[in-house]
Amino acid sequence: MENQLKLKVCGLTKLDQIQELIDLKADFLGFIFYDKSPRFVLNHLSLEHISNIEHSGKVGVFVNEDLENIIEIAEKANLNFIQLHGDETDNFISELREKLNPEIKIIKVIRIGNQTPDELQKTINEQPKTINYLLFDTDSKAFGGTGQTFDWNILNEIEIPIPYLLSGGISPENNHQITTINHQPIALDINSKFEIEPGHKDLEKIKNLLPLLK
Ligand SMILES: O=C(O)c1ccccc1NCC(=O)[C@H](O)[C@H](O)COP(=O)(O)O
Repeated sequence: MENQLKLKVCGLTKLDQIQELIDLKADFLGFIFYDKSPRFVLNHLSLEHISNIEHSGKVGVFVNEDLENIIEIAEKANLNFIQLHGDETDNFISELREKLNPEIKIIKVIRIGNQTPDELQKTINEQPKTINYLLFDTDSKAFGGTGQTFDWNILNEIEIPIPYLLSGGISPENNHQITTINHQPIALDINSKFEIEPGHKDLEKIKNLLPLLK
């Protein structure tokens, strides 16, 4: 179905779980290339492992990573999307866009803390035009994967000019509230609320979520 809410499962570390998620038709598979994360994928899988995964929605998540490293990892792991989850500047993003394989899409994360709607709007408006998607997540010192939600009502007070993914503490208990957002995300990004432990996903919980996305 064309307008179906898509699903991104982030923080994957296990090949058998990745294959199950592919069989379940997960749209995006998130791999975290941030060594301070408990889901740092290179502690579990090599770039070759990731490269060999046959899926067109492989997302590499980076936090203030060196530009050349991102490009090298993107090539070696055969990534389809780069998710910039740190404080990457406009210049950085523009340079990345110039040097990156043009087929790889860029997702810029905007971490939502105590900004006013006007401040958030300004941040959105200032993003380089070369990014393909936004992703809204909850702000934290860990950058992501905290299981904390932000107040989704703020999204009803701003204009979102490009497609976006919604993230931050999405759980079996709260996912139905997404219908209160006027401008719907293209995808939900789930992580710690669907885990047994960091990097080990609770596939039963994910299976139960899937019918709700239709
Ligand atoms: O998951 C992490 O450990 C992580 C660490 C640092 C930056 C990003 C990270 N995750 C990226 C994601 O896209 C998560 O899905 C997102 O932060 C939401 O996580 P959660 O609140 O646990 O659902």
